[in-house]
Amino acid sequence: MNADEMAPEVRSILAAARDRGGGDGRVSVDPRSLADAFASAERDGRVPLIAEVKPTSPTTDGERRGDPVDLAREMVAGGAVALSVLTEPDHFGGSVETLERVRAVIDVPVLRKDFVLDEAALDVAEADVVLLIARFLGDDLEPMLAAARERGFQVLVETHTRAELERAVAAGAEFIGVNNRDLAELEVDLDTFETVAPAAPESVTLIAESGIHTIDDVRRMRTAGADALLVGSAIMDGDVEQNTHRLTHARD
Ligand SMILES: O=C(O)c1ccccc1NCC(=O)[C@H](O)[C@H](O)COP(=O)(O)O
Repeated sequence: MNADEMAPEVRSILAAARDRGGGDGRVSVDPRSLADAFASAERDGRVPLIAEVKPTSPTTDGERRGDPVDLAREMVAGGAVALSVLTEPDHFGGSVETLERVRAVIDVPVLRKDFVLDEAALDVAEADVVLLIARFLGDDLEPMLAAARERGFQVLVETHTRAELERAVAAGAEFIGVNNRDLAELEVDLDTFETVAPAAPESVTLIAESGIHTIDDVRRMRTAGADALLVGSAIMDGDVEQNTHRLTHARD
């Protein structure tokens, strides 16, 4: 995808990511299993859900107040089996410190949600799972997947089109997200998951991301083949524990 096809906010996010650079030294992670977390939710009759600590975003009005650690505890109390924590500081109000604080007190797997563009950026923080966005990595996806795994990370490869999903499968991704948010236009359409998911082989764990607000949305994504869901805004807006509970108990 060419830079001029992207929304200005996304161009700004990528420029900031390049400016931030990487970590000192190389991280080595002993990860909590995401697959086990999803399986335990299924056993308990809950929807496997990754709840996102997302203080703000380019498409959110204002900023969610409150200690992210308290919000993370409420998400787990509401039934989330994994958390996603934004570490992007300039557009999402995240930080590495938040990720570290949350991971220190919560025992579910934690995804580092950021715009990782090169190997050095993997070394900024330890997490159980790291996000790699197929659209931004192009031909670097496969070597970046290998570099992340060498450090011990589990990897969620995010896609938005069938072609990206096929590229993620060819690169050997086990966890593939289909983002309903188009990062070119920043528009959200749940049809995206329904269109892209059928191209995934059975062996892949598929995660529906973005735009999931209601019990009907959860059921719709599950019917379309989502093994798990990633939800930010709908959980962050209001009572976090109740919001999480509502979605994790929306069985199909
Ligand atoms: O959320 C945004 O506004 C956004 C803008 C530009 C690039 C990425 C963006 N979001 C990243 C995400 O993937 C979402 O935070 C995540 O899937 C949760 O989405 P939602 O449940 O719709 O908050």
